[in-house]
Amino acid sequence: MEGVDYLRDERSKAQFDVETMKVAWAGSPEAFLVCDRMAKLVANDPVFEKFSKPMLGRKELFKNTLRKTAHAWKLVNDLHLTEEEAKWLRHYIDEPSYTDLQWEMFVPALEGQGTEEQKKKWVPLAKTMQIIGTYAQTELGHGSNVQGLETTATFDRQSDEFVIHSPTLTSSKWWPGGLAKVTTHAIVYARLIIDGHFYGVHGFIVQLRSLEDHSPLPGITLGDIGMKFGHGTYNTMDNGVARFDRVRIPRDQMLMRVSQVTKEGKYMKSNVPRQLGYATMVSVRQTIVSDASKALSRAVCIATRYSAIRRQFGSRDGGPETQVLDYKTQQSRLFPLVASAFAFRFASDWLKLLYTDVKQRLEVNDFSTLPEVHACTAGFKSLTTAATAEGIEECRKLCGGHGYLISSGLPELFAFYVPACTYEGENVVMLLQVARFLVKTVSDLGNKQPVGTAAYLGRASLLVQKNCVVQTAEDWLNPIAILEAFEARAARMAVGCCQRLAEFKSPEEGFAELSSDLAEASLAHCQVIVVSTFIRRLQQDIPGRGVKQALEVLCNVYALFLLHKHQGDFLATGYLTPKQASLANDQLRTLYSKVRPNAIALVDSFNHTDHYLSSVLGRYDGNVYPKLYEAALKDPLNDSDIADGIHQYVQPILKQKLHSSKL
Ligand SMILES: CCCCCCCCCCCCCCCCC/C=C/C(=O)SCCNC(=O)CCNC(=O)[C@H](O)C(C)(C)COP(=O)(O)OP(=O)(O)OC[C@H]1O[C@@H](n2cnc3c(N)ncnc32)[C@H](O)[C@@H]1OP(=O)(O)O
Ligand SMILES: Cc1cc2nc3c(=O)[nH]c(=O)nc-3n(C[C@H](O)[C@H](O)[C@H](O)COP(=O)(O)OP(=O)(O)OC[C@H]3O[C@@H](n4cnc5c(N)ncnc54)[C@H](O)[C@@H]3O)c2cc1C
Repeated sequence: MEGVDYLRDERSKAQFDVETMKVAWAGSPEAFLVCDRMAKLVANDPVFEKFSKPMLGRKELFKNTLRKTAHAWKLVNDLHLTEEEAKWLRHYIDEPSYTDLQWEMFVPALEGQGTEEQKKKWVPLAKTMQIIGTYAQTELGHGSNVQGLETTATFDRQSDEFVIHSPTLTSSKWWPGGLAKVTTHAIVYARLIIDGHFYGVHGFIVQLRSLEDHSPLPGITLGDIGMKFGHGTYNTMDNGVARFDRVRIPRDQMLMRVSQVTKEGKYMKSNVPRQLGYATMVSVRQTIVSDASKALSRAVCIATRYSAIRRQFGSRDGGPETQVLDYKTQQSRLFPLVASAFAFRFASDWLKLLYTDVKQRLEVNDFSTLPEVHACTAGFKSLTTAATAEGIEECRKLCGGHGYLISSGLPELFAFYVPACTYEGENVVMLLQVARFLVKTVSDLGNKQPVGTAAYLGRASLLVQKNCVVQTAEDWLNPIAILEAFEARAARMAVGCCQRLAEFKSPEEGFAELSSDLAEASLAHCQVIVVSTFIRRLQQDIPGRGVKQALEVLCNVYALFLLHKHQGDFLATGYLTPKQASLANDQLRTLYSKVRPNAIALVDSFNHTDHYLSSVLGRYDGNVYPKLYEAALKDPLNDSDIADGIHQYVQPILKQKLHSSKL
């Protein structure tokens, strides 16, 4: 039956105003309107249809994405969309494409690492898509270790040029999105060599293809690195390989904000730290945190709606069976993920403010907050992408067998999402960056009072002595008790690591030996910030009937779920007693009952269209079974009763005459 809302009863149970919650999720009424308009624009445009994607071969997938991207660019121009609107448009089109690299990395690299003159020349060309660029840093032999890159850029004083060269197989650029077939330019990261001396890794603007006929320029070999995990998701993107055979570029195509090379071949360092060469990665890591909340919200929306429709067991008299959403086990796996989606959303809003602040500071050469921002973006990137990838897979399992079908939307979402744990800084490598920051902060406590996100470490001597005062499950609803527990655990882990580091011959040896513990301490530190950001968000004015109360429940679910998951840490560091940990778990169960009536309304607040979800299980109307059946019938194998190959390969087996003794 069309038009019936199978989730109507569930929606009527909501204890808060969904429309206001939509605004809280989006961040502001203006942000909500932009997202809503772009989501509908995409959903209502047949060019952006995605149902057929899983059936397409590699070449068709790629071409299909080129077609959609061209249509999107036309819309951007015809409708005079702002950069913000265009970004949401790309988001809702929901297909990795070369434009992700153009807008998220190529343009930011030019803007962040170019001189005023370079920006004036290159940024307008990129922003009007007269050139299309990518970020070519990773090589076959090195990704994480940027200083280990092998591509060389040798200065030739005679011609006033750099010679870009790939001296070994392992120096081949490997992975950059759009590189294989589309991009005309790249920021190529290479070791600078002047008069035989190495001056570290720098970015160079290199033209790859002719702007006339798109063929690779002389000396440049380009290709695709092959099919990737999953089918229809990241294979829409032409991640590529590039090799350079002594390719010459003018001197003024080295990005020269951080350091310059003069006509005479003199290397000049400006007064900005070399880490500014890594600024593009900081910018994208911040975007990736915001994407985590979107991807997780999408998975939990599907799993929650389906869990309200799906019924198993519980009926003894022929009445309706139990909705699987009513099982405590289902709730204990699902509701913390709903809460995490909100936690990551608010954490990313806060991170955006922090990033905007550092960007403004960098423009006036104030680098004081860069280490903290680097640690936060790296740590949050690691925490949120790992939790989101695990969360999407958990949502697939929460949907039982149907979750394994492509039509559930979950396998493709997982395949698309999981590389986020690797790209833009492998997650463990990123936690070790946070660890460097923590070790420095703790080691410096005698001389310097930490500020910002590390301020709590200034109370480390108190936090390592104090014990938790919680006596009842109710006490665990107190944000002060929650926050102190997270701070005490993180401070004890960081201080413990630093004490053990002192026992080694050298800090490097100790850091290497204790790296697993340091990574865990870093995660604990990042969790302090995410939990405290959620708590602080609730201290702001949040309008709308029941909205604040519903968010308070989620905040407590998020924190107590983490406490339960990591109770080993909380107990081992001695801040909590087993009794207090058990009381936290009792409170968590009670909180799940408070989430239950709001579950569907909470996931409705994400305002996801059916097009964006592309899931028969997560449909807004809950009309799951007929649509599952319909989707199955569309599979190419159902085109005919007798499939290709049956007569050729199956019938001969069926018709063979074998004596039973031969079996
Ligand atoms: C369904 C489809 C939907 C589509 C939707 C579309 C929506 C649109 C949105 C899309 C947005 C996302 C786009 C994503 C596209 C993904 C494409 C991927 C691109 C890439 O992966 S690019 C390559 C990224 N590579 C990396 O990240 C490499 C990681 N490695 C490093 O960062 C570094 O090498 C290092 C940090 C690990 C080590 O650095 P180094 O060798 O210099 O060594 P040290 O450890 O000694 O560091 C020295 C000091 O510098 C500090 N530091 C390091 N990094 C930074 C930094 N970035 N900023 C500031 N400071 C930094 C260290 O902490 C050290 O400091 P200390 O004081 O000495 O301790
Ligand atoms: C889908 C996708 C898109 C990408 N797009 C781009 C792009 O557009 N441009 C680009 O330049 N790159 C791109 N990349 C490359 C990406 O940035 C790198 O793969 C990433 O930075 C990880 O580096 P790696 O592959 O060298 O991993 P490795 O560093 O080799 O990691 C392998 C293992 O070693 C461990 N490890 C490494 N170093 C340490 C250490 N110091 N201590 C402890 N453990 C360590 C890691 O934790 C991991 O378990 C992309 C990658 C993917 C998957």
